[in-house]
Amino acid sequence: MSDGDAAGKPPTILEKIYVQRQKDVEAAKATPGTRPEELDAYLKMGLAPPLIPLVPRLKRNPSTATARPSLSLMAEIKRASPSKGDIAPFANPAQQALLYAQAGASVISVLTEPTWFKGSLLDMRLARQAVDALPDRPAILRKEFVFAEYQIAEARLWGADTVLLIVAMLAQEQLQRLYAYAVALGMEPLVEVNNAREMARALEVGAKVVGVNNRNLHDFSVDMGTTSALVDMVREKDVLLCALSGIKGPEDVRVYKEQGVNAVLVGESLMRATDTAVFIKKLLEWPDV
Ligand SMILES: O=C(O)c1ccccc1NCC(=O)[C@H](O)[C@H](O)COP(=O)(O)O
Repeated sequence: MSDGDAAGKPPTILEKIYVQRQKDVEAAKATPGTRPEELDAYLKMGLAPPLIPLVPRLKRNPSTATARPSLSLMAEIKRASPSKGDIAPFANPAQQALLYAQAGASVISVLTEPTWFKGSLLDMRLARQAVDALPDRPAILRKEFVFAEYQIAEARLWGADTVLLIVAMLAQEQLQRLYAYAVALGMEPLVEVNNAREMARALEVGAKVVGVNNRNLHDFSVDMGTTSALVDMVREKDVLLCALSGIKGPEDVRVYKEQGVNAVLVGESLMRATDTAVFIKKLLEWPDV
């Protein structure tokens, strides 16, 4: 990925984040204690905490025991964003994770990018610790702008069960390599796409969990039809389809349920909800948990 166009086009937000994250990763790699060979050694010593497999966990939600069709929730911890600025800058990730888990979330997504999202690996670690002892705990997703194996090793050591891979940020060879590395560490990635071409690339690497981002990362506009337009590409396939971004109410979710979407990823609406558990139950139209 470049940091903008040579012809003078301003860099997109994704390009800006990528450039900053490259600097951050270089600094972490050069820091004694977190050099790549040290992370490798910790992984080889078996120091990463136990993980749970994403696919079966994502298939379970409070409605799956009933006969009603349902979809699962990936609940996001999001302090701030490039499009909205501050959302909940002083949120407590451990308390938030516990609320999400008790309300029936299958996955807790934690933004770990510090500059635009005000997140951190500590947020993710605390979210994991808060739910660790629960029966059938949610899977923990490292929501990050991943371009290097190093970030995946970090994710695993800090307690993630899965990582995000954004197709638009990666060349196909890079996507294939990072996907294989995550799987080798036991983590099935969430592969994010925004159009049919990117969906074809995700399917080519063998992604089993694909998220369609309804948010255009160039102008931040949200089109809820982005996910609906790609449903047919996975209909007969062994792929779980997730709708990402812009989900605000039960009417959004109902449409996706009818179309056969398997999960929704929700950030801002959950972070702003006054009663998170009530909001989730209404959003997903789940029975009592
Ligand atoms: O949220 C943004 O403004 C954003 C901008 C640029 C890159 C990524 C961005 N968000 C990351 C996400 O994927 C969302 O946090 C996630 O899908 C939840 O979206 P929402 O429910 O609309 O908060």
